[in-house]
Order: sequence, then structure tokens, then C-alpha cells
Amino acid sequence: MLTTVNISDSTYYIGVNDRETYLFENLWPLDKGVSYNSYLINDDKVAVFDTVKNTKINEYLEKIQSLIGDKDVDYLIINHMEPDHSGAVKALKARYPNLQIVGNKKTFEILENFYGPMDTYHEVGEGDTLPLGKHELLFVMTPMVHWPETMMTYETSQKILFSGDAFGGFGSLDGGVFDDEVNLEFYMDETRRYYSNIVGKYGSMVQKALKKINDLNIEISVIAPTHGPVWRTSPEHIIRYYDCWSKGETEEGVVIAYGSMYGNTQQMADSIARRLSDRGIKNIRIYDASKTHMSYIISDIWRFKGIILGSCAYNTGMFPTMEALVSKIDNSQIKNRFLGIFGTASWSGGGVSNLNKFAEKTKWKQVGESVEALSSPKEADFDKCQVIADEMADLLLEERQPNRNAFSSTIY
Ligand SMILES: Cc1cc2nc3c(=O)[nH]c(=O)nc-3n(C[C@H](O)[C@H](O)[C@H](O)COP(=O)(O)O)c2cc1C
Repeated sequence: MLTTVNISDSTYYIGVNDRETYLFENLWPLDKGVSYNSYLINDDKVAVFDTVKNTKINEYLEKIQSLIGDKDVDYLIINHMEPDHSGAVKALKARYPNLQIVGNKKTFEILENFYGPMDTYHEVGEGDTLPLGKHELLFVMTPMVHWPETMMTYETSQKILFSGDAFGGFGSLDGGVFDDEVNLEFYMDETRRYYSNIVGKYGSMVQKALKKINDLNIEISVIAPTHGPVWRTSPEHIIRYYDCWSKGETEEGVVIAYGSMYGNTQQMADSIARRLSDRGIKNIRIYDASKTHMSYIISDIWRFKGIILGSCAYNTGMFPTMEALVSKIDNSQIKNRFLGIFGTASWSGGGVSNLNKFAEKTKWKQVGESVEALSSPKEADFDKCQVIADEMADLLLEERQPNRNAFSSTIY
């Protein structure tokens, strides 16, 4: 039996799971898989919301047929054109030739560039509506909440927001589809990893989208994103998290990420962490950038206020895995962090000097002085590491207020 799940008596989850792909966008590890969520409303008119990746077409089309039998699909609403959601558009159109593709001007441009011309477009813009029978759709343009054509669709009678990639996360849906059916601790981690690596760069556009949704003054009973759980019990939680993340709000804690070949730089990381712990900081995450994929490190960098970066010198530059991490941080436009820098070199350097350049660019508040040990850290180097830890702890503790944590909700 193919799994389709009722959201209401006429609205269905028709998504698929992908546990085979190693890397999302060929970049981000899918250790726990991912779901490509699609939805169907079976009314006088049948509407489908986004599709799935092209590796899942057969399963997907069979699900649709199992729900509507001989009926036609009248509308395909494309909230987002990325191929993990548009991969079955051509196949769906081939199966249902009368289908009208609903999107905005930009959607159709991108669609044609990917898949060639297709007829029967139904163009929508801000605030346009589309009746399906008992249900009515309202379109909200949310450009650059990932791609320029991105939009959301709100179903007015059941108050469902089909939100595209916004509010989505990694992790296949292993039985449970709704927020009240799954272990949210796992999905919130994977949702933050998704947000921070995929959507986070566009925080200001997320803020604009949230404001737009708020200004519409609509009640939202269900958030139906294109990845991860469907939020029917606590849609307000995921909205709040998105609000906090896109505003750059952080928790008290420190991420120490380093690149080290022979362990000397790593010793400095451990010494800084120990001191932070002595000073009462509990959230301390040390990452070897060669071992942990940067998507996990970025996710924690998004979460915590303190960032301490270390690198040995490598062919006059930073250690390559740190270089990749730093470039991703830079590209993500992460703002307002406390930063410490340490590292090692045996002759002309390259690790710490390049981290210093990064520090100048970010304009984050730096703690202590950057410390560069010659080959191996000595007492004087460890002393400087302690100063980095102390100044970091001072700043974090200064900010500490009872219950100030923006993320202290019961689901996290
Ligand atoms: C392939 C390679 C390239 C290196 N390039 C540089 C360099 O350009 N400048 C420098 O000062 N040290 C360079 N080093 C030396 C290391 O940065 C130095 O020994 C450091 O202490 C190693 O730290 P670790 O134990 O954390 O790996 C290089 C070492 C290796 C193995």
C-alpha cells in the first residue's frame, strides 16, 4: 500500500522519502534522509502543490492516482522551482495533459529554462486567488526565501499554508508525518541544519516574508512545507524559530572549530574549552573541521553566540577544511558573534593570518588576541588561549539573563 496521509478529509500529503541520496544539492549530508513533500486537494478541481525529485516519479504518480482515480489533475501549483520539487513536473504534465501550471512570471521563466516550453500556464501575483470548489487558494509572493520565484500558497477554508522550502528540514518522515507524531528534538536539529545551510543567507527576505504573512492577518492552522514534518499542532513554534533564526538571535554557548594535522592546534582548542567550562559555560561544541561535515558546524554556529576558530598553517594558507568552513560562514552573512582565533605554524604562517583577515571582514567583536604557536603550543601560548576563553566567558555571562533565551520553548 502506498502511503498517502490525510491532512483533512480532502487534503492529502503525497510526499516521498529519499534515503538513498548521500548529499542534498550534492553538498549537504543526508545521514537521516530527506522527504520531498507534495500535497493534493481533491475538490471540484484537483490541485497538486509542488512535486518531487525525478528519482521518485513512479511512486509519486501512483500515489496521485490512488487518490483521484480517473479524475484529472487541474492545477499544479509551483511554489518553488528547485529540481528536488520540480523534478516530476514534466511527468505529471504528460500524465495529465489538461493540467494548468500555476506560478508567477519568474516561475515560468525558470521552468522553461529547465524543462523547455510547456503550455497552459496560469500566472498569479501577490494576493491573487484561485477557487477549487469548497477550497480557495491565496498566493503570497516570497522572493528569495531560497530562489527568486519562491512563493507560498494559503488555503483559506482549512487555513493551510503551503510554504515551499520555508519551515522545512532534513530527515525522512519515518512513519510520522505531523509534528505531533515525531520526535521533534531530532527534527528541530535537522530543521536548523537545513535553515542555516540552505536558507539562512536570505534572513532579511525571510523576515520580509514573515511580516507579509503577519500583515495578511490570517490564521494558520497547518504549515505544509516541502521537506520535513507538517506542522499541524504547533505551527507557531516553527514560525517563532524562523523568526529568531532570521533575526540572528543566538543562545549562550561556544563553537570551537579547528583544522589540525598532528594535534598541536587541537590541544589549544581543548585548553580553551576547559577554561570556558571552568567559567560556567555549558554549551561548548568542539569540532575537527576535517571530521565533521561543515553543515553541522554551521548549524551550531547559527545557534551559538561564541565562535572560536583555529587553524594550523598549510601551504601559506589556512588548513583547507577550515578555509572551506570560513568561506561558508562568510557567504552566509552570519552577524553579531563573539570571535576568538588561534592556531599554529612552523615557519611563515598562513592559518592565523588568514583567520585575522576574516575577523576584519566580519567586524565581529574579537575576544583576546589571536594566538599563533610555533609548531607546538607552549605555556605562553596556552596563557593566551586562557585569555580568549576568559574574555569570551565574560561577554557571554554579561549577556546572561534569566529566561532570556529566545529558544527556551518546550519543544526544543
Ligand atoms: C603540508 C604542510 C604544509 C604546511 N605549510 C605551512 C606553511 O605554509 N607555513 C607554516 O608556517 N607552516 C606550515 N606547515 C607546518 C604546520 O602548520 C605546523 O607544523 C603546525 O604546527 C602543525 O599543526 P598541527 O599539529 O595542528 O597539525 C605545513 C605543514 C604541512 C604538513
